Amino acid sequence: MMLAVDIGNTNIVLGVYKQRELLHHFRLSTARQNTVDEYGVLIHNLFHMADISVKDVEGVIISSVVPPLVQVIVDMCEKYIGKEPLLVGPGIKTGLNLRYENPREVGADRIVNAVAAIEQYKCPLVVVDFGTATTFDCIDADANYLGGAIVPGLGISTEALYQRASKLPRIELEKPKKVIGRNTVHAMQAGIIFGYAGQVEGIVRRIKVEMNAPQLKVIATGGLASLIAGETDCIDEVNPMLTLEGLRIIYDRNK
Ligand SMILES: Nc1ncnc2c1ncn2[C@@H]1O[C@H](COP(=O)(O)OP(=O)(O)O)[C@@H](O)[C@H]1O
Ligand SMILES: CC(C)(COP(=O)(O)O)[C@@H](O)C(=O)NCCC(=O)O
Ligand SMILES: [K+]
Repeated sequence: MMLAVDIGNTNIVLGVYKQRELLHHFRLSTARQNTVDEYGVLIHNLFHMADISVKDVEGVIISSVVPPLVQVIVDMCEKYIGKEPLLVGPGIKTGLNLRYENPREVGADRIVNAVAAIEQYKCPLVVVDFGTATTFDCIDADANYLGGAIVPGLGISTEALYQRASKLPRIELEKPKKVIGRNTVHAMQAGIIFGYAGQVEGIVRRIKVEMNAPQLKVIATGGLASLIAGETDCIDEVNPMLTLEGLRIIYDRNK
């Protein structure tokens, strides 16, 4: 079995693969203060509850956009799984042509998403990853990664509104029945859900013009993708496991 680990700024998503089959996937909080042993306990418990053994893990690959946690998770893999993980970053074979000005600057999750999208869909493509930030990752007809846009994510946007506006409460990220909110919570939900859908549509529209690719396919992923995908017809498909798939593909390219 192979363990794929996607360390995002809000969640750490883990996938257990047997060849190309995703056997299990788990979602943990990204807790920057957690120790090697705390994550080790979590992993062992998750494996135990899934009735699988860390002894059957032949390899591990990690994608991270949270530098403070990378060493913790690497050390956890060595101490509790007995494997030195592959790290998505400079020096690893991804097979991706990066057209970013400084390729080392691109978030590993964006690279991993692009690798998976190119493997599964016809280029040109845009991947929209709804996480802590929402990223738009543009891939041209020749499968070159061009870059894209980075937007404050849904969760942190509503949290910022709660933190900075005295009278506004924390809200559930849920679609309200109407865009005209008749109370504070519904007004805030209308703003974030329908506003975000409009923002996605506006950015995708501009990308299609800039890439001169009106037929460009739009793939959504990330924890919050399903929330928005239902509110706009500019998203062609939601693929929640895209990042894990990209990690599996890159792992296989480096075995
Ligand atoms: N199945 C789900 N339904 C609704 N929200 C989800 C789901 N899975 C994850 N989330 C939410 O998605 C957010 C994290 O998304 P994710 O893409 O993992 O972010 P990041 O990669 O930035 O850590 C969290 O707010 C989490 O609560
Ligand atoms: C934009 C991101 C924070 C998104 O990460 P996430 O929302 O998954 O935590 C991450 O891709 C990142 O740190 N990127 C580095 C800057 C760049 O891609 O240009
Ligand atoms: K992500």
